[in-house]
Amino acid sequence: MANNKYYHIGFGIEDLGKSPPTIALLSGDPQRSQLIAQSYLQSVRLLSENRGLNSYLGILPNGRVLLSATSGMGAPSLSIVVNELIQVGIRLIIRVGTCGSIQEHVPVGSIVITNAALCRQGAANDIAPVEYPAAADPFLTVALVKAAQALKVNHHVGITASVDTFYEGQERRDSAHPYLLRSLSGITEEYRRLNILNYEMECGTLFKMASVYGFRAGCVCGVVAQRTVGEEVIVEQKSIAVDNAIQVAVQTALQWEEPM
Ligand SMILES: O=P(O)(O)O[C@H]1O[C@H](CO)[C@@H](O)[C@H]1O
Ligand SMILES: O=c1cc[nH]c(=O)[nH]1
Repeated sequence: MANNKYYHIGFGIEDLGKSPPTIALLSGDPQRSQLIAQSYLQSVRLLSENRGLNSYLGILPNGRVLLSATSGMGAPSLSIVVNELIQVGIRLIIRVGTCGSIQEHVPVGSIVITNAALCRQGAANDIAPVEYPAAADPFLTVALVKAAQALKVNHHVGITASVDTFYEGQERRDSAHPYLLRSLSGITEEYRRLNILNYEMECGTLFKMASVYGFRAGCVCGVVAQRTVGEEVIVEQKSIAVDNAIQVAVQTALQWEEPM
């Protein structure tokens, strides 16, 4: 730590004011972190833009202080950011992400609330054994579902495949190199039959860190690709999916009460 600021996130406890936040919304994309801060928070303060890991401090309409932070893409980057967020006092993290659906009944524009992850991530193995469960906090997951119900957002609850790569690991052939390892060829169909809902790239490691380090974690992702139809991201519907995920996460943060 230099100047009381953590090396990667670029801020420290002293930057968080007299009522420091304990809840963070964590987006992969810095533009999403900014959008959350600008659209839903008052008295917003930019804490850092170090390495594109933008963090904003602001206040929700009920007076609760909230951090809107950026994980970057993939579990190694997320693990660094989360580690430092816990050190500055964050105790509850909602990942607000995007994902690709692998089930016909989970359309683009809807959201997936993850209750557990199939964690195929190297970074997670530095935190706990591979067999260690990657489970979301059950209370936070119920709170996310209730928020989605109240907002009438089309939502799906289930298992997410959280993997290290967007192309190879998610069985994309429209890629720099069409050859896929035999172990990955057909993996999406296998996951579909295992009732896995979607692919993304961070929540498995987040959940393992939460159970090991002792904080609450949940995940809500907007669906931006439908892998039963094609490999591409449907950019025209991305903002609907992202807005749905953000609204559900913000509402959850707003109404969150620690269970007795
Ligand atoms: O939109 P974000 O939160 O970055 O999430 C998803 O998008 C990225 C890949 O396009 C990965 O980080 C994946 O998990
Ligand atoms: O298909 C997708 C879309 C977003 N993010 C992913 O990881 N996969």
